[in-house]
Amino acid sequence: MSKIGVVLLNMGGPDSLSAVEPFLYNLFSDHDIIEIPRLIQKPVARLIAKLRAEKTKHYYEVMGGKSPQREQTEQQAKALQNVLGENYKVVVAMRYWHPFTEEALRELFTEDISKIVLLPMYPQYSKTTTGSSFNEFERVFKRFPQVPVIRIISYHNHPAYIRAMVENIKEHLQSWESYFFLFTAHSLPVQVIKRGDPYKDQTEETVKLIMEHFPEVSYALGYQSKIGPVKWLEPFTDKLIEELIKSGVKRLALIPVSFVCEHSETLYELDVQYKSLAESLGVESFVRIPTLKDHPSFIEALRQLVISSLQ
Ligand SMILES: C=CC1=C(C)c2cc3[nH]c(cc4nc(cc5[nH]c(cc1n2)c(C)c5CCC(=O)O)C(CCC(=O)O)=C4C)c(C)c3C=C
Ligand SMILES: [Fe+2]
Ligand SMILES: [Fe+2]
Repeated sequence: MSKIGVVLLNMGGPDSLSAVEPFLYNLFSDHDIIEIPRLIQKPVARLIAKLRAEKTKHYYEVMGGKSPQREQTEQQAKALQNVLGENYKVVVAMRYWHPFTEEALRELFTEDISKIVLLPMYPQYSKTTTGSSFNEFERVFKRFPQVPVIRIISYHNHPAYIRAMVENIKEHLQSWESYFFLFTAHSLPVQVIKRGDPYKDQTEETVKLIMEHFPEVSYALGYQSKIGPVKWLEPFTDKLIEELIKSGVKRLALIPVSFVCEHSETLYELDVQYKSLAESLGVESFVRIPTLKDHPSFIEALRQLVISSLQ
């Protein structure tokens, strides 16, 4: 009997320190994430990857030598496979490191597949993340049997996703009423937003919907992980941490909002850099809420997204 293929799309991360530079090369070669004139994109990518590799390697050294993203995305795939059952086949396709889209599709087509659902591990749509993964899928898919493809574009306001975020916060924060909630999302060059990317609006909507469940709590949204010289979305999360603590906030909960598993941006920037910043400024309690990973309520949200995309 034929099956429905579900492809989880994510960024991917280096699986060893020697993979850092080629991973960065793949990332900077992507015109959807960084618009370098096409003719020179690859040589420039090689150069920036070389220049950045040492700094990035340091993040991964601190995290034990590799990104946990593959393992955690594969756990999400396994959990989703369990709840969807045997009429489905769930695989993982990463944009910049293994398993690449080609590997994912090869695995998928070891079975009789009648339809494919693309499910980004990015709740908020950006052309730099989901858009880039869709484009890569298109290029690679040409070489495979042409079955219908359904794209789940975003789920930033899906009630089951919001419920999972709310439950996850409550599970990791005792007496949440006494905390200031600081949401942190990946930043993006302002130019990308000006050209119509919905990422900022969708991120703000996610935060607003979560906060409807915490009516008494004060909160803010910051952006992290800017790189390079151009202007990126602000306020920056580290500046907000500084301002909040200096203005008297004593208990701070840091909540990653654009990531659904752990990686360098959460494990290094949040847990090492921002935590030590908050502590040096005298914070009383600093709690970083873990990402959703294979939280049963998040897997239920993914299940609902797949089922409703087929109706
Ligand atoms: C070059 C510009 C970049 C844009 C634009 C960008 C957007 C963007 N990224 C994520 C999520 C992740 N990015 C990660 C790593 C990472 N991203 C960039 C560059 C851009 N990202 C670089 C150079 C790197 C490598 C690390 C570094 O050198 O800083 C990761 C971590 C991967 C892992 O460790 O597994 C994630 C996750 C989002 C959500 C986003 C736009 C919305
Ligand atoms: Fe990034
Ligand atoms: Fe980043």
